[in-house]
Amino acid sequence: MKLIDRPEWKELSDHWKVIEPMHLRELFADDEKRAETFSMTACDLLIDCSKNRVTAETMEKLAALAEACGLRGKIEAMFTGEKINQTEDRAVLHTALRAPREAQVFVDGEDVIPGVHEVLDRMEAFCSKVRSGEWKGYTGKSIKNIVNIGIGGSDLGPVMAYEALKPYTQRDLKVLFVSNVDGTHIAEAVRDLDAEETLFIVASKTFTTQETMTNAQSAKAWALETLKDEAAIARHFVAVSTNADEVSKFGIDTVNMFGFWDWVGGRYSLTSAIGLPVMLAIGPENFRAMLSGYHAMDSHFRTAPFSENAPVILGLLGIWYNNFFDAATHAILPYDQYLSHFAAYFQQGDMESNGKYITQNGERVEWQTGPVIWGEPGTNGQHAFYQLIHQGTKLIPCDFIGFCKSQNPVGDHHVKLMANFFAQTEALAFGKTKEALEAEGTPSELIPHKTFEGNRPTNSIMAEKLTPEVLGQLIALYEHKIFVQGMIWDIFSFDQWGVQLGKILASAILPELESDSELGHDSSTNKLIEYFRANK
Ligand SMILES: O=P(O)(O)OC[C@H]1O[C@](O)(CO)[C@@H](O)[C@@H]1O
Repeated sequence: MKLIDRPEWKELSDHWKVIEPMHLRELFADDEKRAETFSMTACDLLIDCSKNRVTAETMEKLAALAEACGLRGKIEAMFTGEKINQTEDRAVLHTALRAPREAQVFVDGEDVIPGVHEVLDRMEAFCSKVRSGEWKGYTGKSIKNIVNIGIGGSDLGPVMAYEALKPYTQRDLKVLFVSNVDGTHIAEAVRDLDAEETLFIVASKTFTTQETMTNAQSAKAWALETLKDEAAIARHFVAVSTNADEVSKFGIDTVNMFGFWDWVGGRYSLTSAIGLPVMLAIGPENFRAMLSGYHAMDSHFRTAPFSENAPVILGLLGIWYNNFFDAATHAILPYDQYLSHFAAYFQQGDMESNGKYITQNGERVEWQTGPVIWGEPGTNGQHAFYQLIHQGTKLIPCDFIGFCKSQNPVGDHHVKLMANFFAQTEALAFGKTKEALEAEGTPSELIPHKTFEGNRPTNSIMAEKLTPEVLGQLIALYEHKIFVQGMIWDIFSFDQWGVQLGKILASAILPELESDSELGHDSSTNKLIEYFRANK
């Protein structure tokens, strides 16, 4: 049945008319225990959803929609390796990447868990050698610099996790990331490096991605300028890929290749061998701790009743705002500098997954799907775009993420940071009334400008400290939230056909930029190419 024809959807539409005029001020005034009722603990996370424009009835109706859409069965289908990525005929098993050794998960009759752990063990052995200095470069020097070359899912996750877990990194090992095909990225990355002490990881699921292969070829040329001998490549280049043939063709010995599988989507691949630069930086033990955090959240998602299931609840709240309040965007606002890349990571995670307008049956959707995801760490965001969140005309649901303990307890920085977190969610929910301004003696002409309507919804997600386990839990929380929404919107969350057209057109345009051939595009594209040709 079409999503919007479901009785549960219609009930939510009617219910929205009741809730929309209500203010969070009233909802809190009416229920002393609201914070308790609408917050939960999931693994090591405290998730407070009480500052949302919902009642207990709203949550029941949203859960009923999830049930009606068969969410429970769809969760099981994913965890048990059914080929739910139908347009690519693949299972979706990133959860198997962090399952314990004794687990069993079958794809086409084969248990994938032994293979997962074999790769993890090889990664561990390799990382230990590099970290200890036992792995030598071609001229006998130990490795001091790691350069990960990848893009999209083969870059954003490692960058994000490396930044997030910096306090756990081995500081004498420099880790750099190159993704953009813009030559500036690789040129700046290697500028001060010594090739004799540098190891490149070429990370690409397909090993055909234009950006990555171009950067990898340039890295090889740069390394050979110093190392001279092709035989040096084996000591300075390793690959992470599902494509052994292309890895060999590039000149990397497949002994130095860490594999993964077609059932790992690029944007869900951080816990596969794509995490190699992270393991090199933080060490195998911390990497495995991160995996156990992921696994804890996976188990919570798979087993908790919907009323206590954090990814389900966050997913349903997102649907409530996206589909009933017409909120077009969702902000992720971490109050932790180490999570500076968290929103960027989930831009791909969410928008590449749920940015789809075709249903699983191949029809045009008649409802909104994935929101625009954006955000920056607090308090920088406060001094940039929070004005619009507080007083703009758009409703922007926000996730605030923060920790009780700082990794860098310098003076009173942390209490100041967290005071801002709490103050912002309070201000967004409750605003500031005309009456309060009058009582303060505010000049009447300024009252409209200084009034805050409030009623801006937020989720607050907290943990004691940003450890590897907690990071794993947070990432899995968002991954599964995306799944919940995609399943309810009835779209295929695990393909990404929308990125193909631009790639194909770029391949056609590339030779045109290097010749004077006649151009057959629209007048705008022709003009831009002509301008480039004339001035390059
Ligand atoms: O790992 P690969 O195959 O180089 O792909 C990189 C990225 O390109 C995409 O296919 C499209 O951007 C992503 O899904 C993927 O993460």
